[in-house]
Amino acid sequence: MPDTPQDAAPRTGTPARPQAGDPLEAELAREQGVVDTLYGRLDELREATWERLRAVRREGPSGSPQNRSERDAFATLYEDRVAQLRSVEDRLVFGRLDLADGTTRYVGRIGLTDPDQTPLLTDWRAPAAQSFYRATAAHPDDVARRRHLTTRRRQVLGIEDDVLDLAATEQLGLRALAGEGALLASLGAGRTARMHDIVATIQREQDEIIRAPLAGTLVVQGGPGTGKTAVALHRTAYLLYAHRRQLERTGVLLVGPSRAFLHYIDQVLPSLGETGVVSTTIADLLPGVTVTATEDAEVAEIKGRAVWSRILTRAVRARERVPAQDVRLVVEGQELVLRRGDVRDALGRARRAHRPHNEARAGFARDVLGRIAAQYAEALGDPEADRAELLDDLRRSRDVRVAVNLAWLPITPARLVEDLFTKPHRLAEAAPELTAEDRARLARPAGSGWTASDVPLLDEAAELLGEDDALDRAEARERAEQAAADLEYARQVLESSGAGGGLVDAETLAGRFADGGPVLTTAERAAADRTWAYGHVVVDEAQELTPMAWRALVRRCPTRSFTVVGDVAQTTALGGARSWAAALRPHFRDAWSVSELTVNYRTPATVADSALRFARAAHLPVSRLSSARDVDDALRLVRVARTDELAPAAATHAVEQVGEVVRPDGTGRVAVVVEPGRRRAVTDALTAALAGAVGPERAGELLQGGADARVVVLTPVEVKGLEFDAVVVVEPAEIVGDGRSGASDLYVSLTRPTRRLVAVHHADLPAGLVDAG
Ligand SMILES: Nc1ncnc2c1ncn2[C@@H]1O[C@H](COP(=O)(O)OP(=O)(O)OP(=O)(O)O)[C@@H](O)[C@H]1O
Repeated sequence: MPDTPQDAAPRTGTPARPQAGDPLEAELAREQGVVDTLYGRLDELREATWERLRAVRREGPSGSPQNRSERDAFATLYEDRVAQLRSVEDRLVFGRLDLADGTTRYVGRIGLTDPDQTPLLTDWRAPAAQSFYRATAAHPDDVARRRHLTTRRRQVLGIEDDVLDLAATEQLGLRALAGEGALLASLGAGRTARMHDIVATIQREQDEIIRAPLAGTLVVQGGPGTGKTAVALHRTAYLLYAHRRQLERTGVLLVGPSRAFLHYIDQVLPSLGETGVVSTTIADLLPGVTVTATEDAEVAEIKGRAVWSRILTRAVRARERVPAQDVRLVVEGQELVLRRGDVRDALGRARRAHRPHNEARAGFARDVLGRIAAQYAEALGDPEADRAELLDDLRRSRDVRVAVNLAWLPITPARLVEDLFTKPHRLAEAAPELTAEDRARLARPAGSGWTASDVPLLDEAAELLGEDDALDRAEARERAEQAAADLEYARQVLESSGAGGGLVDAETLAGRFADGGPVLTTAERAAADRTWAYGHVVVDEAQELTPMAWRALVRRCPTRSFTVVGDVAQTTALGGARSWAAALRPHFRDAWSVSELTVNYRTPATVADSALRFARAAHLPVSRLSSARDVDDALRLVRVARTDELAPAAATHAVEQVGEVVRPDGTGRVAVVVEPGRRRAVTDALTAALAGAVGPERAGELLQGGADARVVVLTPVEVKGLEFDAVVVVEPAEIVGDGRSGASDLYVSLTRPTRRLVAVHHADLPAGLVDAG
């Protein structure tokens, strides 16, 4: 068992089985009274907030623009509050502290006070709740007794006490009751397709990370199942609570490895009362860019290398060039020359301004046009000619436009990056660091669609290129057209409805259409803005990030206030990290610190120990790991005589696990993990075996729902970060394969179950993967 405070605390008391006249029953009744009061107060607040929201909405769409925007802001505020009060329904209160001075404090999801502002419930994130997570018998922190309350649908079901200061507890006349163990009960519970919060049972080493200061970069390294994801999410909620003013304006960005993973965790923050966090994957980082294509791991690795910042800089420079010879120009019948020396000077001057390419172009063009204008005036024989007119002539001249563009071409990030992959000469010119073989791997036909690893390159390109005036102008044009359309629409409304009665004109009405949109929250504005600077960034499965992805993230939080969560032994991306120092130094120098999580709360000890032995034998950089619990018969190794028996055997075992773990209450999930090449065969075998066991209809129900299904067949990459009650791993040796990330793939796969792992194999098992006995 782990040496965590709640387990280390001495327990006294009676077993938690209520009987008539039982002290537990009396305590349950007493706590039920408190819980009823708290829910009653919650209901009152909900009703009051609803009433305010209704009142604001009743005001309707009239009033001055300022009134309207204030009203919208209030409506958003009340809507958020209603959503928050609704989201804390489940397990509103889960703890109680009896302090040595005789006072009592209840701990829950949010803070509640009565109408006189007397505290009823302490928010778990408040300093006053900290000892609920941190106090130990050795350091009771003024706590006599800590009590966990288990509730379901507003009903108190169980009580479990830790006596931290025996003398104080006795002196206060408090009784101590021993329950099943809140932590163990929650670890053994059946899993659903969504991650749950751990707010009632956060352990000390986790709490220290959750409440660490906002500033700086904190790396949380921990083996599989140590609660890194849970901690990252609870830390996000904590930071939003403790630094609300600052983070409300700047926002928090949460980066996960895949959409499936974000889906898996997407209920945790709302259940903690927080909804304003932008969550994304690297692939979805750029507004307006949609990833539609996939690529080999090897190609992704090449594109993730840090050298791309130099390659892209060079690619941009290639669009700023001195012509091979002087260029002849004809303007209004006059022969002029764009001299190489003039272009070189203007280029040098524009570059010295250190502005992005597209933004610096205006200065360059002005400089060049100025030089040609002087020549033009001379050619006209009129040194006194009006300069503005001369410049106008030059701007209208096609020759001049072409010559200036050739020297300094405005370009979009998409075009710059696409050209590198579709025009080999462009890549060869920009990327001498890459071998010819690597460059050949990157080549692709035009219009192939963006891949995930293109996104950091597009982001870097956008940074180097800056805003394109031409694009801005196009946008302004669009806005003007929209305004005209609004005006036209408003005229029609006035005409057809006879509304306005002369009191409102079409322009005013059009203005209302234009600014009548919803008030955007910080999160919405941030998500739509590539250059938004977030107040904090949380990165999960951070070991997968390539150097280019890191650059994109650091740009989004220049203050480098980061929580970086991951495990360098579970890295599956070829361009990912095997050491935090190597991954982070280029971006954070030495301004980061590491905290370790060492207790595995997911996988039974027998399975975790086997997985660890395998990982060590495969020389993965594993960190310390002990397991919070073990489960009988947690590991099964099943050898089949022939390769073609793998799929049917896996299916049989998966069906058996379904029978054991899938429950009518909606909990219990089974995953079969296979190499992509075996997915089809295993899925077919499983579908048939399940239909044979439970009938086709029930089998269909169990298998449907994509990633949310009760029974799924997934690849090692897809199971990353997820967990299931039972996992069947098919042919472990094949998962290890001979690729560079195979050992990590298997380590990830072996550490997904909360109750049982079945390894079905024909080939010998990889070294270390044996039953610990
Ligand atoms: N203090 C806790 N109380 C209850 N459950 C916990 C606690 N800490 C972690 N868990 C549970 O352990 C499981 C693993 O947690 P989590 O997914 O956060 O681990 P992880 O370190 O991110 O794992 P991996 O690296 O394997 O993806 C989850 O079911 C989580 O709810």
